[in-house]
Amino acid sequence: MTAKLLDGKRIAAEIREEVAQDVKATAVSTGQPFRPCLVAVLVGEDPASKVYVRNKQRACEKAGIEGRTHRLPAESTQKDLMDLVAQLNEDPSVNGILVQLPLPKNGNAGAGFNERAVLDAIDPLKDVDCFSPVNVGLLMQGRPRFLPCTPHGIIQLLHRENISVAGKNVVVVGRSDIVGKPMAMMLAQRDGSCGRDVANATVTIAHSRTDDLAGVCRTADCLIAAVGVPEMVKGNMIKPGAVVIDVGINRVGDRLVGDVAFDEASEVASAITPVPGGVGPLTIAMLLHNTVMAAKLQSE
Ligand SMILES: NC(=O)C1=CN([C@@H]2O[C@H](COP(=O)(O)OP(=O)(O)OC[C@H]3O[C@@H](n4cnc5c(N)ncnc54)[C@H](OP(=O)(O)O)[C@@H]3O)[C@@H](O)[C@H]2O)C=CC1
Ligand SMILES: Nc1nc(=O)c2c([nH]1)NC[C@@H]1CN(c3ccc(C(=O)N[C@@H](CCC(=O)O)C(=O)O)cc3)C=[N+]21
Repeated sequence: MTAKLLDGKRIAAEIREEVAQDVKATAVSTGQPFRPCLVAVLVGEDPASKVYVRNKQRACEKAGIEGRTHRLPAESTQKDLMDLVAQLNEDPSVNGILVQLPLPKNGNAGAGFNERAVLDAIDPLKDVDCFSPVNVGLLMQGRPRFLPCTPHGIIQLLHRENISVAGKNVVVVGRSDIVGKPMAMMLAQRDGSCGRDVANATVTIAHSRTDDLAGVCRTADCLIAAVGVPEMVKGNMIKPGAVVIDVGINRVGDRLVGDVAFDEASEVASAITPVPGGVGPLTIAMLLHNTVMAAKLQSE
């Protein structure tokens, strides 16, 4: 079998166009200028974050959104970061705040950052990543305000490709707060958060302590890899005909590779996302979507 390529880049362009139209239409319907503003905070240098910042900036401009990036040196302190977040919370010209993760391990004068405290400090109405406790709680309860960008992008991809997971086994490898955990929750909801057919899955969450990871992965009708280990999901871990979603963004030399060994996986899967050109562009599209939503919420 040669898997169908799930073209995240194409679908992301479609969504970005919808967002751009929405921005224009909002200005017309309110009779006011409407230019949502997103601020990304980047502390130090993380390879995946750098890719994200660069692509996000371009996408913002095209959608009529103002994108700003605040760069802080890796040596910044917890207080520097908390002060910056407080300032962005207060600033009425800022609609969305995104603090790039991971924060550098050796930051805050070698003591490391308290990441939770930083994320908790972000105004929930500006929390376009959906990290704040209230937004995560609302998501968990099935009445979301913001949807987290990467899982939402994957839901949109499945929806627009007419791939239903209802009643199917989905295995999510990875349990991070940014991808794995919310992804699993959203797919297991009774009512789809966007597209009814992208819900009601039977979800398994796998991680570094999972016994027989390969065996667990082989039970998946839809396998979602969000691990951060280059090409760790091999062809023999995939059920023939499964749908494979590769979230990983790993830099290997000068190449960008996913968490799935793409060539061998393509021989077994029925459909697969490439890296680059898969989930990454969708994350950005949904970030723009959330920024527009944030600007509307704040003007209410
Ligand atoms: N395409 C996109 O838009 C995005 C891509 N990413 C990329 O996705 C990847 C994952 O990111 P993120 O979720 O933030 O990563 P984290 O490092 O926060 O989490 C990784 C998860 O994978 C698990 N894991 C690690 N090694 C193994 C292993 N050998 N076997 C099984 N499970 C393992 C960890 O388990 P444990 O909990 O036990 O430690 C953990 O739950 C990265 O490559 C990142 O760059 C991230 C966000 C958006
Ligand atoms: N608070 C926070 N939220 C995030 O959502 C977040 C984060 N921190 N830290 C870093 C990771 C990583 N991430 C990416 C998103 C898109 C691409 C992306 O656009 N990828 C293109 C790359 C193309 C290229 O330029 O080569 C693609 O896959 O096709 C990459 C990486 C979001 N993350």
